[in-house]
Amino acid sequence: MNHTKEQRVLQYVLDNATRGDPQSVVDSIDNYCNKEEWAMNVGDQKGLILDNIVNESNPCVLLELGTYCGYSAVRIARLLKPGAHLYTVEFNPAFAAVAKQMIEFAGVQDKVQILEGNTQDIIPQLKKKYEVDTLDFVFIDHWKDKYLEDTKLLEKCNLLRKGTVVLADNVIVPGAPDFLEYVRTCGRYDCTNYPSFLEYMDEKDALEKAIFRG
Ligand SMILES: Oc1cc(-c2ccc(F)cc2)cc2nccnc12
Ligand SMILES: [Mg+2]
Repeated sequence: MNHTKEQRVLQYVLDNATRGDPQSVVDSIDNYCNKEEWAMNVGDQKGLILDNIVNESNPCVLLELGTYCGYSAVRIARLLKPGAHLYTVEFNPAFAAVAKQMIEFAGVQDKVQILEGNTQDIIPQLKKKYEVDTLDFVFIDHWKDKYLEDTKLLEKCNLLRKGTVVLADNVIVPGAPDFLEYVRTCGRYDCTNYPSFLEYMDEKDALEKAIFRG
């Protein structure tokens, strides 16, 4: 049954983590991906930076672009206050199916909603179909060539407000140079770079925080 890497990651969590304990799910995924198979989770080093930025922004309505196995959705949801809600968009049905089980096992399903489909189609639906007013926090962690167009689409759909935190993974590896250039020079964001390392590797990577000026 566990024919894909993502299914093997999930099975390891089901066998080793504690149901309803999101920290144990995060730790189990990191253990597996450090020891057995590399996978493109944000990981523990960049994850600690993500934790700090989520905690300091105290968000209520969040959007994640790129769910994958649900590692960062569980990692973020474990920090959210009662009533806060994370929408996470995943294009790949097989990834979404694994993430759904991961999120439910962690016990954060009431805080997280997986939206299956293309970000270009889903972002314009957030206001009317999902009753989102504006977003407090956006974590961008999908395909690097979509970072810029999706950021511009979030602006166009009036989903960003003064102070919205846009946090992007992988701005060094694989890299999103057009996104970085845009947020750092367009005049509408206050940017901070957080140097770190590629998940489970010694290669340098970084997160970029871009706070919308409104
Ligand atoms: O965190 C990540 C790392 C990589 C990645 C792949 C292959 C490498 F060699 C290096 C890095 C791809 C990613 N795609 C989507 C979302 N996150 C990703
Ligand atoms: Mg990533």
